[in-house]
Amino acid sequence: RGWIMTNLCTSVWVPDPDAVWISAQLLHDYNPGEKHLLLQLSDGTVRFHPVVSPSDLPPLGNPDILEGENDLTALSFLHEPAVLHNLRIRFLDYSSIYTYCGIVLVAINPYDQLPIYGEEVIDAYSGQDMADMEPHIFSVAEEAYRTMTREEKNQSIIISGESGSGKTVSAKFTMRYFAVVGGAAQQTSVEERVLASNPIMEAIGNAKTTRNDNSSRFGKYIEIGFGRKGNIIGANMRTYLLEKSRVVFQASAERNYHIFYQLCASRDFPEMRSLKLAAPENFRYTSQGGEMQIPGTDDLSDLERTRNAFTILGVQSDQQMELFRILAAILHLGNVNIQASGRNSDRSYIDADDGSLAVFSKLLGVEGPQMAHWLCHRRLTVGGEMLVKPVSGQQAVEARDALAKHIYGQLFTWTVQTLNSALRSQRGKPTSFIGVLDIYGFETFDRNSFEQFCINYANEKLQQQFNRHVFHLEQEEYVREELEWSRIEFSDNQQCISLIEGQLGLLDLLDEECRMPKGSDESWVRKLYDQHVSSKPHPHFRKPRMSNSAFIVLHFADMVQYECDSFLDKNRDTVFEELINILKASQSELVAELFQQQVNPSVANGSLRSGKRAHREHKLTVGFQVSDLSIVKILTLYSPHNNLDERVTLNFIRTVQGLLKDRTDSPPPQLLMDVRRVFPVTFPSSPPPLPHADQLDIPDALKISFLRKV
Ligand SMILES: Nc1ncnc2c1ncn2[C@@H]1O[C@H](COP(=O)(O)OP(=O)(O)OP(=O)(O)O)[C@@H](O)[C@H]1O
Repeated sequence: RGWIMTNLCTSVWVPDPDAVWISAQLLHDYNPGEKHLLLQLSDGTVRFHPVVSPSDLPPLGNPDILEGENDLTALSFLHEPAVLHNLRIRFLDYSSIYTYCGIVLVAINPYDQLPIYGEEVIDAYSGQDMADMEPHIFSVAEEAYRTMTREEKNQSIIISGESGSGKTVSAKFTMRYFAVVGGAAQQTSVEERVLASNPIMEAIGNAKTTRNDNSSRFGKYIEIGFGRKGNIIGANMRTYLLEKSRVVFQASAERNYHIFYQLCASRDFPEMRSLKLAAPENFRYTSQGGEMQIPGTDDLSDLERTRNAFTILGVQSDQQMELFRILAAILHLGNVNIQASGRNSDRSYIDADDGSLAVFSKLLGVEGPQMAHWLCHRRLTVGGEMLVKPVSGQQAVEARDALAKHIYGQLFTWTVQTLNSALRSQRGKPTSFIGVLDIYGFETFDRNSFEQFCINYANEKLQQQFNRHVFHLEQEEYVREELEWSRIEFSDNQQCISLIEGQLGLLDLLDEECRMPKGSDESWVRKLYDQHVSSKPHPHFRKPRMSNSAFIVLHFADMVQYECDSFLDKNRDTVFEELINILKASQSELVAELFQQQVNPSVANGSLRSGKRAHREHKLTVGFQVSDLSIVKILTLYSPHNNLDERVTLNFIRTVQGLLKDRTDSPPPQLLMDVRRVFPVTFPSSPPPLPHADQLDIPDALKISFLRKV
């Protein structure tokens, strides 16, 4: 726009290899058709800037008077250099970490304790209009609170950003704001409990990474429920995609979840002695990163904080000890020594006197020899016969690690459920709520795996939500109100999302590969090349030139190369039934409870993405988790979109049935009636015999539907 109006504004931005953008003055008027601009850069140098096409014209600088504007939308020219420059000026010259961009608040992490979060600041923002106040996280919280109370409309605050950018800290400030404005002068127990959930979730879900000493390794959505008078009366939390791989593996300079180090630090406390803990250097699962301490953090006092928070939330010390016992058992499990044997190292064994196995078994109240046996053997069904087959050392180590991850995952979910019970409103149903979503930001490391892939997929979806909300809905409103405006073109990321979740997309092909008896990471990635490079080149997919085991996705935020290694394993997330059965028979009440129910956050919470994870739990969880009622629900959800034939339906029912009801030959009559209601099809009077256990599988299409909808 500025360029067409000729050169009223003579300052421009040109790319710079070091400073990213550098400002320059135009020394001559530019006339359309000219091949060069003559510029003087801010360091005094004069140079020609080639203009082959109008797109080569550099972005125009804003008038000086707009420098440091507190709302980016007030700038005359809004582009990358203008945004970066304005944020920089505000941060350096005005010491202001917050800037509005319309309804969005941009925050820069100061990595410094600023005196801007005290109660007096909360008071100053309380009851004020966002437009009248300097940008602040409290102004966003206040806007949500006011709109909720005034219009009785539920609100949500989405906090996004790269790792270490300050999301969790911001989420905690919003929660504190609500606790103050939505509570009594003295914090009542509800607000106290809402805030107490933070140290617990940080202890079990946060870890030191190379980017952040207190990095959240899960996504969190907390809904704070308010009563009619705008007071907090309860809360509910959903969690997404806990990084379970960290329980058994940490990269250099990283740590496992804080709680493990907190427990190790307390090993000399009398009540902790029975856990047989040692310094974290002595456990495989806490020592791989090589850094056991976080400067400025005291694990022992953090454990006190965690315990106090548990007490506030009604988890009494004996139950806390049960929890700590299971966590300690995980550390001992990691030290169980698995030895390879057999002529081709195709067998494995655990010494009968393995000390770590003995402690693990004692802590969990399970049979040690049985555990040792089923870590080193697998049950197979071949031609209707049940066989027990020895497994290699490598496979036994994988089974041990899978079990450790599974126990931790169950414990995490149990804790979230316990917190939710403690946070549930005692004073009736909330009239409205404010949701705060603190979700991992876009991630790209030197080496990216399944976890980054899932995180970036989630961010791709969030970005779409953002685009739709901010651009789409806004523009629709302009049209509705017949305002004069020029349409803003925004880049939609649907293509990239379809590449990931669409038919023959990356997840679709991954799930299919997981079902192949001889599926492998390499063959999956070859199929990706075939589908998205050779047969129908996808604009958001690339094959790296130097690798046959990686693929590149062009995300909205960046281009990311993923290594395919272990995608299948992580997607399957297999734990073997025999090991689960041993835990189910545990003498410890909590252990038995964890595995009887197969608590799963995704199912309990109905989360979209972790619904996928629910399904990915070992094959049997489908059977454990899916009740007759939900089978009908799945089918109902599925039916409007697809022509489901009766063979598929029946197969599906049998599959779930076989897993659920010990393979009875025909589905219960009530279930059939319900299914008939949903699907007006005729079922054969005597269904064909049940397929073999190894053949039992949910039809692909249903699986996908199940993942997406439930
Ligand atoms: N407003 C703030 N004031 C002072 N320090 C801050 C602020 N926000 C963040 N920090 C500092 O930055 C660190 C990282 O912030 P935080 O843990 O909130 O990042 P995150 O975006 O949640 O990261 P991750 O995605 O890894 O969980 C904090 O531990 C704190 O030291």
